[in-house]
Amino acid sequence: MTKLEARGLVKSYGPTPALRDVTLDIDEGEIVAVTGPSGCGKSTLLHCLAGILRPDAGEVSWRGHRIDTWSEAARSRLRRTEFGVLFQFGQLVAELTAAENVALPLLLAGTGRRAARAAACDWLERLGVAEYADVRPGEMSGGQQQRCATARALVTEPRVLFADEPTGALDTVTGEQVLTQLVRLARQQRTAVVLITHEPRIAAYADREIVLRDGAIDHTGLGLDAPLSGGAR
Ligand SMILES: Nc1ncnc2c1ncn2[C@@H]1O[C@H](COP(=O)(O)OP(=O)(O)OP(=O)(O)O)[C@@H](O)[C@H]1O
Repeated sequence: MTKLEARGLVKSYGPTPALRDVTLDIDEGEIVAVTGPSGCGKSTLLHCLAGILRPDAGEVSWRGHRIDTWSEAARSRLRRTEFGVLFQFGQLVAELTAAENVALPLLLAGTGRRAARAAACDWLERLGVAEYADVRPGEMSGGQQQRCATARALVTEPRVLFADEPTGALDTVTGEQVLTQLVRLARQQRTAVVLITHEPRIAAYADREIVLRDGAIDHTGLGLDAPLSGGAR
């Protein structure tokens, strides 16, 4: 079933066009890589799909409801519940421990402290950083921080995760390890992922690759036969 739909998205920043008429659908549980040269509109597209930015023209619908017309508060609520976001620098709260960071979205959603802490520790374990539960981000490596940020992005079990070059600041080997974990865990719980990346190797983990050029879809293709694609296509 199609869950997230974009129709004719157009977005400019003053005189600079960023998106010109982008139409796409993301299915439930689908892992989609968005690639293309610097400045082609990848982040703008992701921000429009996630309800962070409003397009100048066109529509974004989630489960049949148009969301680009929603208030900022309603779109922000959606990003705390059914949507999740993950950026290049995990944006962990420096004053909080890893477990407190991961528990935060659950606490904001009304989960009790004990249950939130238990879920946070479980997710840190799944990402292989359980031993850092009581450590603050400043005492963790970049890779450990991004694993923690990935745990925080997935702990609410979002239906769609928007990830903007989540491993772009890591070395190639660490980046690929974090990304394979992200994709494996997303597949386990059928979280769809919209993943921006510059790395063709990383795009290969996706079910589908959407290549943008000058604010429009240049072409789409299937991800290469990646080990984690699990024969989904
Ligand atoms: N806040 C902004 N103000 C003005 N222009 C912007 C802004 N954000 C993006 N742009 C411009 O819009 C176009 C698309 O930018 P966008 O960040 O979406 O591309 P991108 O493909 O994600 O780039 P990169 O791979 O370098 O991150 C570019 O020409 C960029 O310079």
